[in-house]
Amino acid sequence: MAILNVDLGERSYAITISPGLLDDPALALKDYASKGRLLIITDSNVGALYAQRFSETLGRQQITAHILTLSAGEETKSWVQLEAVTDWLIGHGVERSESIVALGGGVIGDLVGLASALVKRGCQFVQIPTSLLAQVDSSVGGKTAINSRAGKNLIGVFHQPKAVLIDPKMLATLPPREMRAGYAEIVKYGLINDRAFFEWCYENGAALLAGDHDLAEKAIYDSLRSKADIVAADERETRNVRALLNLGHTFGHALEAETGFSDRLLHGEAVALGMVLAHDFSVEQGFCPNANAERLRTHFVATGLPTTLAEVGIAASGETLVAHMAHDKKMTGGKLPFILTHGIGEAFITRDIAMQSVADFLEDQRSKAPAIHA
Ligand SMILES: NC(=O)c1ccc[n+]([C@@H]2O[C@H](COP(=O)([O-])OP(=O)(O)OC[C@H]3O[C@@H](n4cnc5c(N)ncnc54)[C@H](O)[C@@H]3O)[C@@H](O)[C@H]2O)c1
Ligand SMILES: O=C(O)C(=O)C[C@@H](O)[C@H](O)[C@H](O)COP(=O)(O)O
Ligand SMILES: [Zn+2]
Repeated sequence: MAILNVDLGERSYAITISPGLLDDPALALKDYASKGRLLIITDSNVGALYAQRFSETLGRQQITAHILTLSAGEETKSWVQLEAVTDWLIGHGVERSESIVALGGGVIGDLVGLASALVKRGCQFVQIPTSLLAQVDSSVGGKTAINSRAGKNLIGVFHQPKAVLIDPKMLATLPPREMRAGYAEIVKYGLINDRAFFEWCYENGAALLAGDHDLAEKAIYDSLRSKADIVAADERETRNVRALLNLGHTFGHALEAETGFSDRLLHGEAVALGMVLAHDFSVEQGFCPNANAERLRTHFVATGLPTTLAEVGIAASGETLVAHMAHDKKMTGGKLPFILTHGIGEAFITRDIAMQSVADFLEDQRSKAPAIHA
């Protein structure tokens, strides 16, 4: 078992990483089950796999599980589902002192976090992330949101969880495509500020994706240690630090908007391609040696992540993609900061990029042939 702390003064909390934790949820959750019950929100895939086992174990500890199951997928980060969750919580007479449980991937975590922040002006919540992406990224840091028609995560608040409980054994049931999507966010930490961690990924990524649990556990720990440090330094993305976690996301969110926030392109896939684009654009702007961008591309091709627009079926013009970026939350005074890089492990934030140069760059990307995966 490993424990990390997210150091945020009175909003500090612990992240527990413990294989097998789900088999003894009462041990981890008893502190949160005031009133002898837990209000748990999950999705259809996770619910089908784990809800019964979870409530039986809780039942043995005299804790009643009340479970709301939502449709799986990005479309669930919507006003309609937010209303469904808030109605359900209010219908169950939720009290602020209770901890609402988000059991699922980043979609459930983001949605339930937002609902918890809104109901009765703020209830506590606990994250039990079940996807690789949620275990290495979305469960920590307190960004909660739903999507709006115009863009990704546009309706949301910062609301930190009370605790994050991670059972890496749950990854055994995660489909390979979802494992790869989560892996992209792991590589992100290396690309931001830790070249040695990127090289570790380069050597071990394929084995991790093939199901090596020890490698996954190490990657979860290292990723969250990195994220916890960044969040502690800049909780609300106001100090030019946390925005680094957005590497690949300015491009990636535009690609998700273009594909309608659907399973045509998963968030992690969009981030993978977005990070390749951020590196290639950095090369074009003279910031980054081409060999670094090529090394990233080689690694993503080898691990089955997308590296070209053609592979993910995006034929939109550069102007169209840049128009999606106009909704980015980082926009200040009409200017959009970009997360670019001087090389692997050397990401930086710049406000000096002309949108026309981004549009021209993306226009050129349309003609790139898809990469051939092994
Ligand atoms: N708040 C943040 O800081 C943050 C960070 C990164 C991503 N996100 C958000 O997270 C979302 C993506 O998260 P995600 O990739 O977890 O997507 P997701 O929640 O849709 O989960 C991916 C899929 O895996 C299934 N699943 C989850 N755990 C499983 C398990 N153990 N076994 C079998 N199936 C399982 C889900 O049902 C779903 O079909 C996006 O909306 C993204 O914007 C938020
Ligand atoms: O925690 C953060 O900060 C991140 O940027 C993590 C990202 O992986 C995540 O996708 C986040 O939701 C994006 O944030 P947004 O502010 O661009 O919506
Ligand atoms: Zn992300």
